[in-house]
Amino acid sequence: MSVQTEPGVAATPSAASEATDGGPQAATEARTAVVQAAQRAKVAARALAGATRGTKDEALHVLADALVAAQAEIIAANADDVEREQANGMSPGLVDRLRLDPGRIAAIAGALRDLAALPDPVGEVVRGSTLPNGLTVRQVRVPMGVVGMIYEARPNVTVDAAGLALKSGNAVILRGGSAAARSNEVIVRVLSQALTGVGLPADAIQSIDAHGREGARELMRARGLVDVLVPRGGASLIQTVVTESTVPVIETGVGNCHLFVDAGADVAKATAILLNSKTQRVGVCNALETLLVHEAIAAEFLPGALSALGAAGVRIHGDEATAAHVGEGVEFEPATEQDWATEYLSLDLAVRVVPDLDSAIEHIRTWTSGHTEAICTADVTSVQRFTTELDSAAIMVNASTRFTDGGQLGLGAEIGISTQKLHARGPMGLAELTTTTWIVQGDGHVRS
Ligand SMILES: NC(=O)C1=CN([C@@H]2O[C@H](COP(=O)(O)OP(=O)(O)OC[C@H]3O[C@@H](n4cnc5c(N)ncnc54)[C@H](OP(=O)(O)O)[C@@H]3O)[C@@H](O)[C@H]2O)C=CC1
Ligand SMILES: N[C@@H](CCC(=O)OP(=O)(O)O)C(=O)O
Repeated sequence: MSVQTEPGVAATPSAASEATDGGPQAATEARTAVVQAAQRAKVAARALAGATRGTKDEALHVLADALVAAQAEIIAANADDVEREQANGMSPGLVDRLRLDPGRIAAIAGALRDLAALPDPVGEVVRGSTLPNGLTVRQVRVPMGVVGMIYEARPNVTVDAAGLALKSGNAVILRGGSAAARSNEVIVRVLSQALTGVGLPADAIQSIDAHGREGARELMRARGLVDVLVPRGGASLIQTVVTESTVPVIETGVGNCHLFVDAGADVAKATAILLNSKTQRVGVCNALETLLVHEAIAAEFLPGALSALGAAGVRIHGDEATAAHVGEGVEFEPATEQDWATEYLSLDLAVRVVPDLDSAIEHIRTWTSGHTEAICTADVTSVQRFTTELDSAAIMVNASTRFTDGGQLGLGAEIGISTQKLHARGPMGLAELTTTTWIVQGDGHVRS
C-alpha cells in the first residue's frame, strides 16, 4: 500500500460515503450500542478520575501480567487475523504491523510497566501563584473524561491506548482496524477483566469493534458523552472525522518523512541513519520515504548508501543525478513528482540530489505531510536553519526518523502522533490526555 499526499497536505480525502454501510438496522444497532458504551464509560471515568497513582500503577502491572498470561490465546487470534489479511492481499509492511509474537507481547506488556513508572499527570500543578489580593491560583491537570479512539490495524495500539488512558485517569472507547478484529477482541477482554481485579471498572476499557464503521461514525456523533476523539490512521479516516465529528478531535496525520544528508556529513553515521529510518519497520508512519542528498557529498555518499539499501531489498525511485550512482544489484526506476508525494509504507524510497540546503528545505516544505524530517550534518548553521525553517511535528538532527514514537521519546507509549498544532503536536502521551482546571482559593474574596 502507498499513500499519495498533496504538496504540503496530508491528502487523498475520501467521503464518509465510502465507508462500509450496513444499512439502517445496523446503524440503529450501532447507535444504541455506542451510546450505551459511552454512558457506561462516563460512569467508569468518574471512578478513574479519583483513582490514586498507586491503584493505577498496580492496575498497569496487573494488565501487563494478564496479557503475558493470555499470550497463547492472543497469538492464536492474531494468527487468524494475519492469515485472513494475507489471503486478502495485505502488503508485507502492513502484515508486519498487524503481527504479534511472544517478543512483541512482552514489549507491549513492558510499555504498560513503563507507564506505571512514569509520574501521574493528574493533579500536576501547571501554574500556580498568589495574587496581590491574596487569592491563591493553581492550574491543575485533570483527566479528559472519556476518550474515543479510531485507529489502524495494529494490536499494540489497543494496549498502548488503554494503558495511557488508565494512567491519565480516562475511560477509553476503542475502535481498531477491522483487520485486527480477532486480536483486539481477545486483548480488550483480557484487559477489561484484569481491571476488575484491582477494583477498577471493566467499562473503563471498551471496544466497539463489533459495530464496524457504523460504530466509528456513532462515536463521532457522541458529543456530550465522549470528551475527545483521536483518529489515528490514513487520510480518509482523518478527513472523515474532521468533517463529520461533533466530538472535539485531536488529529493525527499520515507520514511522508524526509532525510537530508548535508555536505560534510559523517558518511558512516548518515548511512546507518538512512538504513534504520527506511528499513527497520517499513509499514509505520515514521518510516523514511524520501532521501535528499547535497550534491557536494553525492559522489562520496550515494554509491555505498544505495548499494546498502539495495542489499536490504529497497527499490530506489530516483532523479537523474541519483541514477549516476546506482550500482549492480540495486533496483532503480526514474522518479516522477508522484514519488515526492508518496508515503510508500514499503521497501521503496524516493531519492533526489539537491544543490544546497535551501533546495532541501524547499522540497520538504512542498511535499511533506508535516510528520518527521531528519538532517545528517556537521554544520551548526544547517542545524539551526533546518530546525527553524521547517514546519513539522518532529525534527531529528543526526538521528533516525524512527524516534518519533512515544516510547522512544520517554512518554511510555503514544496515543497517536499529532501533525496539527492545537492542544498537542508530535507523539501524544499522558499529559496530552489531560486538560486543566483552574482552582482558585480565597478567603471571602469578592471582585471589585
Ligand atoms: N500520525 C500517526 O499517529 C499515525 C499515522 N498513521 C498513518 O495512517 C496510515 C496507515 O493507516 P491505515 O492502516 O491505512 O489505516 P486506515 O486509515 O485505513 O484505518 C484506520 C482506522 O480508521 C478506520 N477508517 C478508515 N477510513 C474510515 C472512514 N472513512 N470512516 C470511518 N472509519 C474509517 C478503519 O476502519 P476499517 O478497518 O474498517 O477500514 C480503521 O479502524 C498511514 O498513512 C500512516 O502514516 C498511522 C498511525 C499513526
Ligand atoms: N509508534 C510507532 C510510530 C507511529 C505509528 O504507530 O505508526 P503506524 O504504524 O503507521 O500506526 C512506532 O514507531 O512504533
